[in-house]
Amino acid sequence: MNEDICLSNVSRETFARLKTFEGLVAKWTKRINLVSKSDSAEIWQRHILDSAQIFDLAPREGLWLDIGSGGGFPGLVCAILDADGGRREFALVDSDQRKCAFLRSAARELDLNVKVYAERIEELPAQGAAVLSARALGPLDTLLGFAERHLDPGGVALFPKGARWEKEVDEARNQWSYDLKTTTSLTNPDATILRITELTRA
Ligand SMILES: C[S@@+](CC[C@H](N)C(=O)[O-])C[C@H]1O[C@@H](n2cnc3c(N)ncnc32)[C@H](O)[C@@H]1O
Repeated sequence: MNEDICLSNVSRETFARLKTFEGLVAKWTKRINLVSKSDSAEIWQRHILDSAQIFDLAPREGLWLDIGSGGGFPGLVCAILDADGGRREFALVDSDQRKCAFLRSAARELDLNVKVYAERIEELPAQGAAVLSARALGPLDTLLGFAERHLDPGGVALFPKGARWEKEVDEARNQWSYDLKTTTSLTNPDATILRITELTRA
């Protein structure tokens, strides 16, 4: 993929930070599997660019809560992009202590002001977020339960989803009512980013 599509507006400093982050993921993943072995040669394409493409779908201020962040996808990548003059706050949640140690270390090294919560999302007090994101964490109807609890009214949920996204959307409609905008992924034509607003129980 042409990386200019996702990163055409970023400063040289931000691009350099993304490259530093790529190196940190490659280094730590040998010990704690931040990305699968088959993906480790393609961290830039499969994880960093894939995460970066959701950045412009989010509102420009307020708290961005990323749940099940793992190696920082998409939350830490978006925090790096926001450091280029943005006004959002970032909070990353993961139940795995070792992944949180990585997220804290990367944030320190990259000089990013992000909070990291090492706990299950089910146990985190309501956050009043403007943006909630989650990638590869669970089915849409489960994610919408987290969004109901942690998003402000007027907030936006962003969920990158794979080829089965339409089935998940249909299933979630049994329990939830929401406005949906879809954007085909730039890194995988079978995948789609769901942008959800006006969430209520059906
Ligand atoms: C499949 S990984 C995806 C990681 C990252 N979002 C990505 O796209 O590469 C799922 C992550 O969610 C975390 N996780 C699973 N259940 C969770 C929960 N209930 N609360 C917080 N984190 C959770 C796991 O520790 C893991 O790091």
